Amino acid sequence: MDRVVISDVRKTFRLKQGQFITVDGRETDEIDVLGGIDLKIRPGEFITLVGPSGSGKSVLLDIVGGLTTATSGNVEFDGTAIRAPLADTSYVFQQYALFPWRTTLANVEYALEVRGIGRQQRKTIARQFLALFGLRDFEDRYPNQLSGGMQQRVAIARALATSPQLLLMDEPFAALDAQTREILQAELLRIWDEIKTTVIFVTHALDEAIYLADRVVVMTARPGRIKAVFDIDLPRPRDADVRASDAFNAYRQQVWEVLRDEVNKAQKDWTVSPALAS
Ligand SMILES: Nc1ncnc2c1ncn2[C@@H]1O[C@H](COP(=O)(O)OP(=O)(O)OP(=O)(O)O)[C@@H](O)[C@H]1O
Repeated sequence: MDRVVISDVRKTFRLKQGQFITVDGRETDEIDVLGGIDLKIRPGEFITLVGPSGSGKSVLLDIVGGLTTATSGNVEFDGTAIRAPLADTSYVFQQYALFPWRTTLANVEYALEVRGIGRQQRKTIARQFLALFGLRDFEDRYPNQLSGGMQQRVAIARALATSPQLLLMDEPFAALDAQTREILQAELLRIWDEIKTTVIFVTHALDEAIYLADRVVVMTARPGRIKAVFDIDLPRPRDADVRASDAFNAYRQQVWEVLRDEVNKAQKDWTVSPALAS
């Protein structure tokens, strides 16, 4: 059975009363962000989602995460419609979103705490996940005593500590420098190879998308639809050298070929600040 089934998902935002924008020469107070998304994701699959800015990648992730609802269409998790955040789903954002007043250990424990797991057990689990990310010696540090890469490791450790069936990652490495980013990609793959949870990972970086994925999903310019899906048939486990292979370069070229037109179209589109919308 598929883990996630997305069926004809559409999303339209309505602007606040009295506010309009001009799209294709026509005044409107509605913005179509997702124009009908269909996608089936198998348990343990690693999906990366690429598309031009404004194509609705984050909105789609929010719908799958139950943080917002679709205007029409359905998303099912193990056969049940998603209408609110599920305990089986974890989220990692671009900004590390750690609690500054909690230590590294207490940050990872938090996700277990809200699920009612007892003190001793949550400490044990939190320590296991910190160890996986090489953070064993940093459990008493506060977020502002850690580098960006380490903070994001803590955020991922926290997301994984609850053993989620679905991990949603919205440009989690975008704020990191290139070297740290590559190291974290490799770490994420190493850990995912062990736990094989289902992942949907949004990124703008094609190399990252190809390196991580079982399938790369390319979205169109707004209103976002799925333009193409690429099966990435590179052997696993993947080490960093795979990026230099001919097969990898061929994928990069194929994906960019499809994405380029959409990025060009998106340049001509407008964007509207969410603050304007009701
Ligand atoms: N709450 C909201 N109200 C109105 N419009 C919104 C809201 N949230 C997002 N949008 C608009 O929906 C569109 C898609 O946003 P989204 O953040 O999903 O795009 P994206 O593909 O993730 O873009 P990027 O790659 O730049 O992060 C954008 O035009 C955005 O301004």
